[in-house]
Amino acid sequence: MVAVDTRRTIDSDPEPEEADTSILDVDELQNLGINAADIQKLRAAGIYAISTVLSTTRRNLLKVKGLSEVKVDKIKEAAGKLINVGFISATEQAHNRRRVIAISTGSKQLDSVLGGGIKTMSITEVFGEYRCGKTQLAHTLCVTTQLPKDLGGAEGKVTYIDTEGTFRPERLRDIAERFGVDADQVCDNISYARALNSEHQMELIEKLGSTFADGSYRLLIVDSIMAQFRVDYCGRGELNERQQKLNQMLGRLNRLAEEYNVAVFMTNQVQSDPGASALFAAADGRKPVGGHVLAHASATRIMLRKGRGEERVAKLQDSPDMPEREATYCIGEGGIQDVA
Ligand SMILES: Nc1ncnc2c1ncn2[C@@H]1O[C@H](COP(=O)(O)OP(=O)(O)OP(=O)(O)O)[C@@H](O)[C@H]1O
Repeated sequence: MVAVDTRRTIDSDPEPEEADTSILDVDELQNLGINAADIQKLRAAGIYAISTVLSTTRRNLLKVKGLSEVKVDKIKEAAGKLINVGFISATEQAHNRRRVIAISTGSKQLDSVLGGGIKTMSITEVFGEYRCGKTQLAHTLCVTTQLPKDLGGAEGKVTYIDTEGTFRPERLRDIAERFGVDADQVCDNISYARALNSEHQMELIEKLGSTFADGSYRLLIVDSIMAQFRVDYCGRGELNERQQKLNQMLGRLNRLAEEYNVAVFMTNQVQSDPGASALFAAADGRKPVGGHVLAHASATRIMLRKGRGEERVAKLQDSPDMPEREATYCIGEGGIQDVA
């Protein structure tokens, strides 16, 4: 068991140099001549950060109630003065990427395959058959994200979007005990929502700009990304529309990850498809649902399956910076852990 001094979790004041000060609030636009009423309109539309102003197309900004073409141009111009979105040197980009934090999965072997754990600023997807530990991994990350950085944490809060009704706060208590942290504090630092359908899921995600604006969140869980879409869109006739909506949601998730230095962790189901493309299918012919849209949105894809006895196997299938490798882990009272 890892002993953690609870005074070092995020309830205590973080060291000043540890705080993520990179999030620029839309209020900064006031210094560049944008009036408070127009800034309020941006907020009402879920745009809280300068980086969101820049990542939102002019076309979509024009949909914000009360913003004319002239105003949108002025806002874009002002935002462009605050953050450089043009070319920078690779050295500067390397500096930007130093903000990325790897959050421990609870298993050292799995962390090592992932290059330290689940990374902030991008989307990680785990998929696999039932009972292989996707939801247990999500619960374990809820706790490890709150740990001090030198113990594999990110000293941050967590948002959990539950689409299947499988979130269990009592599991968090067991996991908190394993890591020696205060369970009440752990639960207080998690904001939870049950997504009732795919539209509601999108609404919840669209509101996250205001939640993340203070820079204290480091993990967003969506368990599972596809469940509601599979219910709401049936048959081939609705597939195009489903994929379009899914693409929009994933685009939003990707921007949230980058703009607020948050790790987006989503679980996914598998379906049998003997004719599946070798690129996406597991060895047994099962493949994650969501098609190419999902495959391209996830920077890191991990396939989970059952191994010998109680062992589970995680295979890194896609990663921008790590080779394809496997790790074994198991599920215990205290969450995901190494095989003894
Ligand atoms: N307290 C616990 N101690 C040990 N193992 C547990 C505990 N709670 C759940 N498990 C194990 O976790 C597994 C279920 O994992 P999980 O719910 O993460 O699966 P999943 O991959 O999300 O599956 P599904 O697709 O059905 O949601 C089961 O094997 C269960 O026995």
